[in-house]
Amino acid sequence: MARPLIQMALDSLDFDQTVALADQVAPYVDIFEIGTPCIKYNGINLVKALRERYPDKLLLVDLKTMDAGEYEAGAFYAAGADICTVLGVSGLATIGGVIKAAKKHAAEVQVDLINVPNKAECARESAKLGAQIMGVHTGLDAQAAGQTPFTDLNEVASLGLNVRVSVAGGIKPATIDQTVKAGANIIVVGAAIYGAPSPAEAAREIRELVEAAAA
Ligand SMILES: O=C(CO)[C@H](O)[C@H](O)COP(=O)(O)O
Repeated sequence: MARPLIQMALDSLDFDQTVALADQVAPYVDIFEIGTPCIKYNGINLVKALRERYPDKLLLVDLKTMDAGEYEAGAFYAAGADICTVLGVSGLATIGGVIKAAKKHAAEVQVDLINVPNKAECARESAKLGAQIMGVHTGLDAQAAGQTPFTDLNEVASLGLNVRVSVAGGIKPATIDQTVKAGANIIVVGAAIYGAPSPAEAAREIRELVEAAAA
């Protein structure tokens, strides 16, 4: 099977630490995600800085847009984002707005299914509108309460939609194999890399495990 892409969630608030972490893991990951707290704290200049430093990496800005989809996301696509996220709970008008903004820049949209009650319906409707990526996501607060994304991943991956399925929520070396086998096309890793003694070594291990599981 095709190797799933690896997305590094850059979740620090510190601008320089974020760029330094990106430098450490760059050889092993496909997508840099500027996490939601990070983009709120640092703003669009971080998008521009990472775009300039890494012209060939995919750059996802985790806006988790809830309203004013076209207006909010447009500026981030213009600054160099390849993918912006919009919340599934925002509704189809907002999702449609982000899709419109993405089209202007030949970019893509990820619908974050976090806290969406009917994920299958939201994924189907968002795919019909033109969203390219469905994000199965157990957030940090839900993880702290013991939740994992695997049941939702199985459900969304088995819908057979013409989209890529991304999964986030505490993915670590021990869960890479099941994540790949469940059909994830994009595997998001944050704490298991940035919280490791050597982020570069942790990213290298994740890359090897993903390659082995997809072989
Ligand atoms: O989007 C996020 C939180 O809302 C995180 O970036 C995502 O969950 C990945 O981080 P981790 O692997 O630590 O769960």
